[in-house]
Amino acid sequence: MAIAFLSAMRSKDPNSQVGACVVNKEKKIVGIGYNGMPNGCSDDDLPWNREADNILDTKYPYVCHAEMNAILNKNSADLKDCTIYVALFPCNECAKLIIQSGIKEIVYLSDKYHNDYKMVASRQLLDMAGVKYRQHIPQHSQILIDFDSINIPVGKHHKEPKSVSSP
Ligand SMILES: O=c1ccn([C@H]2C[C@H](O)[C@@H](COP(=O)(O)O)O2)c(=O)[nH]1
Ligand SMILES: [Zn+2]
Repeated sequence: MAIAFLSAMRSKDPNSQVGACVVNKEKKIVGIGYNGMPNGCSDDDLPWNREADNILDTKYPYVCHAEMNAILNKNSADLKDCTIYVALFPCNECAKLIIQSGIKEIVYLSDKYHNDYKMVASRQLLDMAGVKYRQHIPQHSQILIDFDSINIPVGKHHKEPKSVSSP
């Protein structure tokens, strides 16, 4: 899931940066993607608005979803029985791609559009196709990547404070 979120940081979407990471049965990464404009279509020229008088002036008709990019970026012959880790519960269009690609499990973090018709349709399709989905509850809300750590001598690493357990 952290890899999915790291990938999401490349997205230019100002509202929802979504990342996805597909792993095979051996937990090896076979595809990564984030929501962005199609290849050759400048991220800077197409709109990132959510709303406009004309739908063509919003991002929605143009943006490739993270799941689509992760699936199309696959480096293996097929995605049969793979798991996709994704920041946001997949929409109905992504559910179709996930089903057709052979992915058997979805692990998502946010379900912020749970009641949107696209997510309702998505769950319906996934249930019918037997694709399992579950929410990932992270143990930590943040992970720090310390690029200096490689230069710190053995034994001199900063010790993490022990997490305070709730009663
Ligand atoms: O299954 C999905 C659904 C949405 N996305 C992308 C598409 C957009 O770039 C954002 C959603 O933007 P909002 O402003 O939150 O409506 O997320 C995706 O990658 N996968
Ligand atoms: Zn989608």
